[in-house]
Amino acid sequence: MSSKSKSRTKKKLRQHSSRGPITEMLASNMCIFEAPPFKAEQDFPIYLAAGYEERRTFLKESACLVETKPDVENYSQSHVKVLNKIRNDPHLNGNWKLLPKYDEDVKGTMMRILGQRAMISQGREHEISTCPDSGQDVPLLSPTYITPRKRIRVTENLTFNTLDIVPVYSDLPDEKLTSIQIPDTLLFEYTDTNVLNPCSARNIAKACIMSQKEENTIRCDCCSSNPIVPCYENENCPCYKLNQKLQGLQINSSSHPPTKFASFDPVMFSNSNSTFDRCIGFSCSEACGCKGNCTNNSLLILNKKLFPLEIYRSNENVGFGLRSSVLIPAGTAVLEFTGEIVERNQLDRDSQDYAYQLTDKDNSNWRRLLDTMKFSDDYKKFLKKLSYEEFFIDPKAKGNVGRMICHSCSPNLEIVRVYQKGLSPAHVHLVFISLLNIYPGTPLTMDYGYNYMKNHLNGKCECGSFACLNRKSSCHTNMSFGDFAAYYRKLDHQQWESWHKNICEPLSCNDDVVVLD
Ligand SMILES: C[S@@+](CC[C@H](N)C(=O)[O-])C[C@H]1O[C@@H](n2cnc3c(N)ncnc32)[C@H](O)[C@@H]1O
Repeated sequence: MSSKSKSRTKKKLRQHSSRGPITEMLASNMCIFEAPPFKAEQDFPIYLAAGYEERRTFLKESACLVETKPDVENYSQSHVKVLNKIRNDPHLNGNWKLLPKYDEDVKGTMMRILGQRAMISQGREHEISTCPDSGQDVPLLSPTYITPRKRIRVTENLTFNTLDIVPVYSDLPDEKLTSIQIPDTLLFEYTDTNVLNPCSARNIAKACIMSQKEENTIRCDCCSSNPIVPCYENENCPCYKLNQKLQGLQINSSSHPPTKFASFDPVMFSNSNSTFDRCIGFSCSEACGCKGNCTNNSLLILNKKLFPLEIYRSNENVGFGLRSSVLIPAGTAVLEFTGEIVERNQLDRDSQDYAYQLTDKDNSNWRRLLDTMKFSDDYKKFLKKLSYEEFFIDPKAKGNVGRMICHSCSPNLEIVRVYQKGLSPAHVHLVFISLLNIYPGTPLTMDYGYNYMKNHLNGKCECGSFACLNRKSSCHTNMSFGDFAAYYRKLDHQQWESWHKNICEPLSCNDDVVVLD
């Protein structure tokens, strides 16, 4: 796009802006957390203040044809960039490595859980313990999306934030630049943190105000001269103590050890039940003495925005999806699902496809936990009242890349709940954790649930995965969870070999790699 036409668009956007000055709009929303240490730049305020039609015009005018490098070249460059980012980061350097994370002890458990999760995605939860292994050999299907060499780049950066660049591509066959379709779902307002409208979500706004009182805020005073403060396993750290307490609430934690939430250790799920979304932990935050730069902050890596993400579209029915050009090791907090915090009755039909439930009104354990907290009485009473309502994150109008994650019958991400600073519904983060090593170019996916797939997608899932219920040759319907686990093990090994040979070896960055099998 020429600079002349760019400035024309900007001018148009300014003229057509129908939603009042930007400052007014921002003032009407509340952010509970400090935005990560960067902010949107460039044309963001102008874009934000414009209506959907002007935003659509803006994107149409920014769209251009681009020629891309071969995948291996692109992924190698990304890998080097991320390695350098890690090396130059005082908190990550020496504490976290960009390597497939499987130590032999946890590998078996991970694969079993993945196998069980595949059964759950298929609505075969009840068969997990009864279906015997068939030992059948199912051909491996690579989940990686091969990038076309010619693409339409809709925009270089949907976030308008130079420290978190997310380009958008459209790779639909036969699509022309001149007639490119920009759906409303791409025109949302980008936000890195959850927001709430104090007028429509009065109760949560009230909880937020009450939570700011000293006795209602959970923070630590831990400090150290090292860049990373050892809050995790420090019995004197109130945030760590609460982290342990919340871990104890995980469903089935009596029969399985709870899933742990620490900053640098991979989050390894310890059970496969379909209530993973209730998996909870508590993290230190910027309000603490450690500023969240500690071993008790499972959002630390996530806030570094390490993984270069791309929004892309290759199938008209599925729409836009998300992928990374760099390996995402198993058990990593990849990104947060952000949006507006709303009550159930504020969700309209369209939002239901995108919104994610934040709290659960049937959780009596949660109310018992609130009883044990040393909050002021009025705050405790109010939190208990709120616990009988259900809140959602609605990313339809305001959100981040999390809303682009598509459904798969063999997903590679799981969503978990992590609290920071307090225990109101506004203090929850919905965090996507990688269930396995996600190799570069693989679509990032989650399981929307068997019922969603049957009812909302009319059984016409187009995830294309080996376990897709919509697959014509449905040999997987006879597979047991052991068969699925064996499949995942083989697939990971194949992908690891290719990643190691093509990306890692040529860059000589193979120290400490755990060799699989
Ligand atoms: C949360 S959105 C995902 C982002 C969406 N693709 C977009 O372009 O905005 C969910 C919608 O994406 C589409 N979708 C996601 N996964 C799909 C799948 N496996 N098969 C078919 N459609 C899918 C459906 O239209 C669904 O209602």
